[in-house]
Amino acid sequence: MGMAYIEPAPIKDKENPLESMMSRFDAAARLLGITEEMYHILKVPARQVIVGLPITMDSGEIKVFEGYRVIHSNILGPAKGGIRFDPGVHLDEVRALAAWMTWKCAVVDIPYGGAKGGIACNPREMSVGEMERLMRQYTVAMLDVFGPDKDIPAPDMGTGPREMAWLMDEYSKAKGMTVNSVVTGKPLVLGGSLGRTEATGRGVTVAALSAMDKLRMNPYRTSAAIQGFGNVGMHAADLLQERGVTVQAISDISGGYYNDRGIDITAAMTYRSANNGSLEGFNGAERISNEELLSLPVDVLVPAAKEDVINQDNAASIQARMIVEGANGPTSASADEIINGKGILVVPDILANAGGVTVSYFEWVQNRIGYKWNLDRINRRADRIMKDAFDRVFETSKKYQVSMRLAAYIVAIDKVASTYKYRGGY
Ligand SMILES: NC(=O)C1=CN([C@@H]2O[C@H](COP(=O)(O)OP(=O)(O)OC[C@H]3O[C@@H](n4cnc5c(N)ncnc54)[C@H](O)[C@@H]3O)[C@@H](O)[C@H]2O)C=CC1
Ligand SMILES: O=C(O)CCC(=O)C(=O)O
Repeated sequence: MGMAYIEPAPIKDKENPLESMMSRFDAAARLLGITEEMYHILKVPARQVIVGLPITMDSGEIKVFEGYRVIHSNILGPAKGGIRFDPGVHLDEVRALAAWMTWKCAVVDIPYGGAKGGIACNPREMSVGEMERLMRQYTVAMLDVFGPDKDIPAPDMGTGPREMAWLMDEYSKAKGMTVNSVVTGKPLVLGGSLGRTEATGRGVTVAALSAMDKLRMNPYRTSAAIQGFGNVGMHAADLLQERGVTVQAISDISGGYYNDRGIDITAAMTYRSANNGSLEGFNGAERISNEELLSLPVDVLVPAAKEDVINQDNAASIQARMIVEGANGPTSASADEIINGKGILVVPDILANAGGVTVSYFEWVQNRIGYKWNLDRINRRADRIMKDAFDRVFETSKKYQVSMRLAAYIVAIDKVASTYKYRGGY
């Protein structure tokens, strides 16, 4: 018995993150043997909102930006997921990112569904005032979408605590009271959680160390290359180095930086914050391209920038023994077979970068009980959740004889499908 659904035509990029997400979803759904009805229930987003946002720029000109929010699922609980500001944002990307949030929350077993938002804009070319007007306008447009029990946004590429503060303020003004639990990743003074800023990079580190343990690799004799030196990549680099790993290469949009004796990550972080968030001009390292970084002879590769950077054109040149995905969707489905064929262990995005949403969940819990946990409690609980999730996915990969990526989808789909059956409704 099938269910009809007319699929909107996907944008035909060379690599489309929605197609990458769906091809893994299809493979895991087949292995699990879910029904066709359940397949469509899990596949079709619950809600997709597109808004036009007219903003007065500093020049006086009015520019209209397109904003998106996709709620993929609210089966496990209120929808959760970040907001991205990037010129490349489009509906298919947001749909893929929203579905990845559903699978991610299920993998780490936290009571949220999945959502994602984005605005096609270039934060590097906008003033603070323009960014603020855009974020506030987006919040107003999404007043009936967001809510502490409905859909709870957070930071993603191009956004951070400052943007979350504007969102919280605008939402609170509209409701006539302070509602800090409507968004996570806020500044500490507004009810943000200790540990949230570093949480995703910390989770990447826990995932990497767990994988090293399985491959009997000693962190003190291990090298790493990290693509992207923003919130995720920078903290992953810092914490991996703290645990003994030699971080030989880092990069951002300005290019790559390589030093075979190891880059001083503290110095790179200090440089970046004094240089408007960019590594441009950082010395103490040789300049390389972002493409060269991916094929360095390191043990661990951490893509922590954006989607599809590892694809069928460059997968064969990767020399790392393991890839720990800090970014969402950094490996396109077209590269999976090549990577698996080379015997590279991939700790997939929906597991490896789940530390961020885990501490976002802690932030939401703290806001709702009106209490603040200390950093030690947060880190211990988040590390435990990450380690348990890693072990669950690793065991599933052994049981089904599949990659960690497919195993993570199997864990997630099984969890969401069985929860749906308990709730009933079809
Ligand atoms: N912030 C968070 O808590 C979480 C973020 N993620 C994912 O991690 C990735 C990075 O996010 P954030 O660190 O938050 O963003 P961010 O905006 O803080 O940093 C992004 C970094 O990537 C660099 N970058 C952009 N394009 C690049 C390219 N083509 N080559 C090399 N570097 C490039 C930027 O210069 C910047 O250093 C995204 O895929 C995001 O969805 C996943 C889970 C949680
Ligand atoms: O912290 C959150 O709620 C979501 C973070 C996010 O967007 C992600 O994990 O990709």
